Amino acid sequence: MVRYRVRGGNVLRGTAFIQGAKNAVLPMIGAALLAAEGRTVLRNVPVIEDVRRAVELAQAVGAKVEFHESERTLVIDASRLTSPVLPAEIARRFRGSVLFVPALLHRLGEAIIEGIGGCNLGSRNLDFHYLGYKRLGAMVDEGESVIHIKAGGLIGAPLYLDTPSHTGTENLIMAAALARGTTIIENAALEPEVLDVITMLTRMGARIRGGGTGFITVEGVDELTAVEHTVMPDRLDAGVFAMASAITGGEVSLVGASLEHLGVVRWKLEQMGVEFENHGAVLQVRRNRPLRPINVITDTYPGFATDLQSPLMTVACLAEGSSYIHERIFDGRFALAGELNKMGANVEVEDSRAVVHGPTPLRGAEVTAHDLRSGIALVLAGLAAEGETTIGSGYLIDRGHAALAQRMQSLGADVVREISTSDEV
Ligand SMILES: CC(=O)N[C@H]1[C@@H](OP(=O)(O)OP(=O)(O)OC[C@H]2O[C@@H](n3ccc(=O)[nH]c3=O)[C@H](O)[C@@H]2O)O[C@H](CO)[C@@H](O)[C@@H]1O
Ligand SMILES: C=C(OP(=O)(O)O)C(=O)O
Repeated sequence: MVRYRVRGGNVLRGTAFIQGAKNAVLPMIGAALLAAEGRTVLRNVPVIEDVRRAVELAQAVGAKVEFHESERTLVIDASRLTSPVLPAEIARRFRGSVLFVPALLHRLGEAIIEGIGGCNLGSRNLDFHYLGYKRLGAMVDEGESVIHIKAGGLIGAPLYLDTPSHTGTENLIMAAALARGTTIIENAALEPEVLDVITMLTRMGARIRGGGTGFITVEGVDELTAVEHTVMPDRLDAGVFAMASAITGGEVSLVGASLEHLGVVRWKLEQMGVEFENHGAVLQVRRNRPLRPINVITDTYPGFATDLQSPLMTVACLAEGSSYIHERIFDGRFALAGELNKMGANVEVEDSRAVVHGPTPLRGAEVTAHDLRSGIALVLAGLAAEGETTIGSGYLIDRGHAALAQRMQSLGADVVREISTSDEV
């Protein structure tokens, strides 16, 4: 019942603080549950709904978790896990629930998954995860609504992924970390978040080689210990704030953003006319010429991040000419086009390709977030639109962006988060 209200036309200027990475902290919470003794401390934790759900899920399986939100710090004591069940009412609300499975297998010998959520982006299979667990010696029973995985001690094995799945790689590394013997994972994901998780696991005592090469070797160890770790900055949050600055023709300092992690996104935005400059540890973003159109093909890292494809579609609506977007990771990630068209955009979609005919002046409208990134893309559209835009299903935005309205307001944007009385989520 959350909605965002945006009044467009303000030029964004000032400093934005980039949050810790959602897609790194969720596997780290799963990793913390692998430690049978001591308390794990995670710092720079984003205060987002997905983390709140992960805390509830960790508590549901028996861990003691304190989320000190004002300190952006999680303290996790997983010395006693009591239940292998990932209950539907929590697990269905976020994708990260899938990352609790390795700890449950190692600590309790089984995991019972009553549901897995996450953004609705078309098919989101988990076959690589299940096949990997099976090759490590687990039994996987895929029931209609409940998945039951049992393991009486995992044993290292050669594994591969058909495509470099992000959470698939993290899960198989965690499963292999406490398995007996050596596991090799071929075609592993290269995302910076995966490397940050490997860094944390290595500090915990895991023996992992080859992170970032696509070919990972894990020598199983007997136990992992609780550690303190600072979560890397969220490159998707940084990309969104960079695009917000670009869309309004403003200039914003991003504290905590890494240009290196933005990768291809940086080059594409530069081609569109956005300027980036590192001022020491602060990333300066500005745009003071008209936006040019762009061609984008999404891919696994280091390719263009699919999660930034939606906000980029909004930016493309304002570019002078037609932009072409080819979505190669998810088969249902274009619901945004219909919403942008309600605001006056001209986006044509055919299968996995979209053509954005710019520039089209955007006007405020009542629109709906279909997933986290389409939600934030509509907030960006609202910043550029004439009049007021209301974005329903705002919980989806809260899943992944911390204190969005406050951070936008501090840059001069007119963005308000409201609790509505309608039935939407
Ligand atoms: C919590 C988290 O980290 N979420 C991110 C993660 O999701 P997630 O880890 O779910 O994404 P994957 O990399 O696993 O999925 C990518 C593609 O591979 C397919 N696939 C995946 C696994 C599998 O076993 N079988 C299979 O066919 C999926 O259907 C999808 O089409 O990476 C995505 C791609 O960068 C991001 O958009 C998400 O923000
Ligand atoms: C797809 C996303 O998240 P999740 O995998 O958590 O649904 C996202 O962050 O855009």
